[in-house]
Amino acid sequence: MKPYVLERFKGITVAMYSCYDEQGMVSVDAAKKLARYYATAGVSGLYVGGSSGEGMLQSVEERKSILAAVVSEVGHELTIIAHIGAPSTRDSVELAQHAELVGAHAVSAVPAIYYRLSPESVEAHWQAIIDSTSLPFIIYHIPQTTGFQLSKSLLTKMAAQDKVIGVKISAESTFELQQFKAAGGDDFLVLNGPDEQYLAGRSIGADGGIGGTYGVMPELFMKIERCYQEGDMVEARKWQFIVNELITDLLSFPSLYGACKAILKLRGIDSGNPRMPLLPVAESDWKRIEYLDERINTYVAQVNVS
Ligand SMILES: CC(=O)N[C@H](C=O)[C@@H](O)[C@H](O)[C@H](O)CO
Ligand SMILES: CC(=O)C(=O)O
Repeated sequence: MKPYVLERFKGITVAMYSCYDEQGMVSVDAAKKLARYYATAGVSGLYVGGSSGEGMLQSVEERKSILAAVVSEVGHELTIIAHIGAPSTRDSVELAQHAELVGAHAVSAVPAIYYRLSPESVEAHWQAIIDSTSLPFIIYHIPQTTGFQLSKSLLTKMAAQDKVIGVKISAESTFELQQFKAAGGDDFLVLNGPDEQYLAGRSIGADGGIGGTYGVMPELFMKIERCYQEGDMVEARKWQFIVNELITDLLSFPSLYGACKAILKLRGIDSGNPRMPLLPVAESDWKRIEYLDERINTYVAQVNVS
């Protein structure tokens, strides 16, 4: 058995978006406001500094300041997972130690990026991070962006350690997800990545999910989760289909995160534009964003009365 309470990492964990001011500098105020919005919505946790959080586009100091702000605002209410993946092991270790210092509940990392790495390198990278703190560690498997294919044998080896409590799997194969679950065992968490397959992931063994589109419609993912827990697969599927239409629209913009941040801006939460090379929503696309936000709000209202 893992020496940690795993329950808190289950459920709906929002991959938080980046937070910048008008000048494009990281904004602690915006981060607190956004974190508060999710606490009020009632999600289980926040994943800070991942793909959605643009951690890879920020300096070590910027990443530290955002994480500290989020933990201080909602760390007593929500589970905070700090994504501390970076191109170098050195930076990841520094970020992991900072995450422990400020009170995050777990750290998580992709393989080091840019270089084509051997499994031995990735293992050593993760191990250095794991050994640098007493926090639990969640592997982040996202081969679409990192290019690294995590094998079942490396996963099994990592999962055997007490501190390695789970994997967030963003690969689209639910078979791979199931295989990771089987390899890790009952006390190893498998967290669903592809939001379009939340229900499929849950059905085949995922314990919860961490997603980049949850942040504009957490209520709808919580609804799918509730339906699933109640055993109402018909209703769960209905909501997954609704969500998938919305995600399809979100993905039609030049940057998913630009679109998500724009939607939140309409709701009074200004987290600025995404950082280049991620593109903001173009002037000519704002009408489409407004329409999408209206549709989401209509569905959320339906969930709230049901
Ligand atoms: C590849 C990728 O970034 N996956 C994200 C996290 O796992 C998802 O949350 C997607 O953003 C989402 O499923 C939309 O395609
Ligand atoms: C999308 C996601 O889960 C992330 O921000 O890393």
